[in-house]
Amino acid sequence: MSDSSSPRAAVATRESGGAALLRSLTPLLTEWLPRQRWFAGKGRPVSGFTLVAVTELLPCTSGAAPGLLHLLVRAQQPGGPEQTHPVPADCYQLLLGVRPALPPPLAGSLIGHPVDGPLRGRTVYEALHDPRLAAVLLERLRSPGRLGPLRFQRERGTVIPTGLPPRPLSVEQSNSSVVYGDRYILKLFRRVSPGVNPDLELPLALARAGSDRVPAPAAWFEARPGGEVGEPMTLGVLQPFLPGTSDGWQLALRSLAAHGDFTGAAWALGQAIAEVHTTLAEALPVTALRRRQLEFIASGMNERLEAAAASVPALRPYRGRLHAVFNAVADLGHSGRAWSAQRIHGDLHLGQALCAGRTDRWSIIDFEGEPARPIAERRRPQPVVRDIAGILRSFDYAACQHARVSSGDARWAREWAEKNRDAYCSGYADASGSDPRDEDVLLRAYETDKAVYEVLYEARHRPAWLAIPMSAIHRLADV
Ligand SMILES: Nc1ncnc2c1ncn2[C@@H]1O[C@H](COP(=O)(O)OP(=O)(O)O)[C@@H](O)[C@H]1O
Ligand SMILES: O=P(O)(O)O[C@H]1O[C@H](CO)[C@@H](O[C@H]2O[C@H](CO)[C@@H](O)[C@H](O)[C@H]2O)[C@H](O)[C@H]1O
Repeated sequence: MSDSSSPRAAVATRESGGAALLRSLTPLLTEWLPRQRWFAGKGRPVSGFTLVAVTELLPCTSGAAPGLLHLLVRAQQPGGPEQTHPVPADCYQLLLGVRPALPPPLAGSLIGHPVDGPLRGRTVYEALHDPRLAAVLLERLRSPGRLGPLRFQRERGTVIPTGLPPRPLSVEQSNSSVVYGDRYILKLFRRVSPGVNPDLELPLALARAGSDRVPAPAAWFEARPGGEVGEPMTLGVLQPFLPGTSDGWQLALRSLAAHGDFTGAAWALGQAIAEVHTTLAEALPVTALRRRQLEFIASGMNERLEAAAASVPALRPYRGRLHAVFNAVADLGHSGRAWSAQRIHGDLHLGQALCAGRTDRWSIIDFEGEPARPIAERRRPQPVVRDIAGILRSFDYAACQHARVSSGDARWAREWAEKNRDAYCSGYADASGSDPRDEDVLLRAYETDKAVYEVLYEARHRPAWLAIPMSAIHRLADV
């Protein structure tokens, strides 16, 4: 692909064209965006948009051939946190197809019909559902180069075949993914911000260090809407697709339903996570956590608890005891010992571990961290115990979920969780040389912090599941 600074079509490149385009799309997007699973600003209406960048990946002519627009837009949502803290509105990546009319298989992908502006009379739709348009993205990624504010890069030595048929992934996601011929998967980040996304940075660092625990990024693209100044926004990462895999969550539920033994898999998962941590510590900076940093961690946990309790009344009776669990982390600072922090996964749960057939060989995905947190925060070194706690919570989740649907099995499911939590920690200790159970204060605090996060997550997204993290809160608060 050549460096393209010459205008391709009026829609995308002229300042006035961009403004008119956005004006005409605004009524459509205002209605469509909040309905998307990946829209992060749920519960607050969208009042309008500002344009960050628009790029024509395929020209939107008046002919029958589909056009492809890449948009970065900020969604204005009055009444949000920006009222008290002046933070910029969330920026979203949109890929819009443009055709005269939609063929029947694309009917469900309709966004709408602009009534004025450069696309007047045309049909605008979700481009990722259109194989012809999804194929364009793979072609761009195959050959590095620039197009307007977009920059496409390919990992050195990687050859990506052409013509792999695309299919959008249909699982519920925080982002959107397209699978190409079961060979590659392209993850497109939806809410984007300046700074390298850890879901590119960490798998790339691991793969370059020789780790085979992650699908190695083959190509990626980013935007520099402000030109060469400022940090790039990572927009998408292409990685090898691991065919025929199941994730740890599905496998854990299957094991529970079959009254099976999962301890071998849990042990191997502990080993896999330890290996990932060891490689990350070798490849990226490790810092010391002293008194001030431990206090900072504790105050972050306390603040998240207060914010969650403000939204979820069920948490309020536990506040005092949970604050005590977090304050114990600050107290560690008086011991004179230093703990260490390094880059970690940051949002680890059983759904982020994949294996094909053999449950002793795990691959780890989705290093994005908690998508709701700012990128700079997600890129900070943290104690590895945070990742350990994430998986421990997941074993508890699987057992509780199983007990919900097979109520006679509650006791057995609890024992299943205990055995697997232990096996997982033993596997981690075996591979890393340090047993996470020895860090009981930090481990309990991170498990509690995660349970608080889950309470908020379930209250917002799956109220029927709220009892699962609430039972952990009850246990961890030691009531
Ligand atoms: N390399 C891969 N190979 C096979 N399946 C994958 C791969 N990466 C992701 N997936 C599938 O896609 C789903 C969503 O990926 P993930 O990175 O977790 O996206 P999100 O952050 O949007 O939730 C995963 O749960 C998994 O089923
Ligand atoms: O989709 P993400 O990977 O960003 O994670 C979010 O959704 C997860 C649910 O899909 C949620 O995980 C919680 O539920 C899981 C079972 O569905 C369980 O295994 C996890 O332990 C539990 O935290 C995750 O918290 C949320 O960030």
